[in-house]
Amino acid sequence: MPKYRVVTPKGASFTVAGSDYSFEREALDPIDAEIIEAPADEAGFIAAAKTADAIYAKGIPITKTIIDSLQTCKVITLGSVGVDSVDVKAATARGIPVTNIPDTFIEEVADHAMMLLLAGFRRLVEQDRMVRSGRWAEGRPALLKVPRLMGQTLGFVSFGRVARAVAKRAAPFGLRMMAYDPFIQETLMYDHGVIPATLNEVLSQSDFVSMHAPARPEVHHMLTEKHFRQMKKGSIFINTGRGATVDEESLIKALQEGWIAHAALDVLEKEPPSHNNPLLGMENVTLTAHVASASARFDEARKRRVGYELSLVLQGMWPVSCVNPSVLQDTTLRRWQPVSMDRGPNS
Ligand SMILES: O=C(O)CC[C@@H](O)C(=O)O
Repeated sequence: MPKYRVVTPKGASFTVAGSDYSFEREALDPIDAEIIEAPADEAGFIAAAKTADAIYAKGIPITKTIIDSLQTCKVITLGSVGVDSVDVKAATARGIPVTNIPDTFIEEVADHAMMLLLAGFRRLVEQDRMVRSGRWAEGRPALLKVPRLMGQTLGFVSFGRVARAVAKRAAPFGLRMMAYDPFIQETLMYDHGVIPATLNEVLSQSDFVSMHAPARPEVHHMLTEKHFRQMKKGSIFINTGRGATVDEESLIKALQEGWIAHAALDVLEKEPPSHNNPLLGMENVTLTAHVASASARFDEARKRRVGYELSLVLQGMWPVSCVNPSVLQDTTLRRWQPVSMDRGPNS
């Protein structure tokens, strides 16, 4: 009989040991685990998960009700940076570590953010439509109104790993950069050629505002009407983080009434959006389908990383990336590496 039971909602893309189910990595023994695919409804999930040793949380919100029903769970793992699908507070109250994968798709998301910045700025979608619809001659006049990119200001709201990778890409374009992030040391900003600033300074001085606030309840609707009103008239808003960090109604109003020039968004408040979401019909909006992290290495890299975190905890060790590290102190898990206990939500 397998030693551990790992529960994952039906349809989560996991393949089981013997093929490419990656519960092993150098220095770790392969773990003897049974993978149980649970129904994705709350009651069905609880029935399967209550005596599980670990949960891979994908495709189902891991609510307080689910967490409170868990009797033997040692870890809840996530295959994303965002932890919005798990009630972390409830897990912390139960002493269950929650892990995420903040370092696996940084480069992909930063590429995507830079692409959205450039596409919005040089009106890529509009230009493409003009050429395809026989309006070749309209292309040049449209861009004659657009300033030169060099010397424009890029402002980051939150300066975590992805924002820092965007800063590395933006520097050679000659962008001036500033960032608001109360959890990140100013020296780290200076290291990236970025000036520390208040939120008001970032919003009111930037030609591009790149949103990177993490998916956490504390930053729900962090940007509201008041904030979009502070932004420059010609500015471009880019979001590759989470739609819920922005009050979308206010963003729509800002775009309709010309407080800002353009929004380039990979994430929306409701995904997929309903067909009557006004953003879908707006010319000054560039959209992608929450795909910033996707690349040919995505599935494999995610599986390996999730498996690694699960293996560590099930074999009695601290996980690498714990979003509620305070619980580790009270577990019997063995500390084997330096883990910062005071990291901010964007680290
Ligand atoms: O799971 C995905 O497909 C994307 C996850 C991404 O938004 C993240 O938070 O890492």
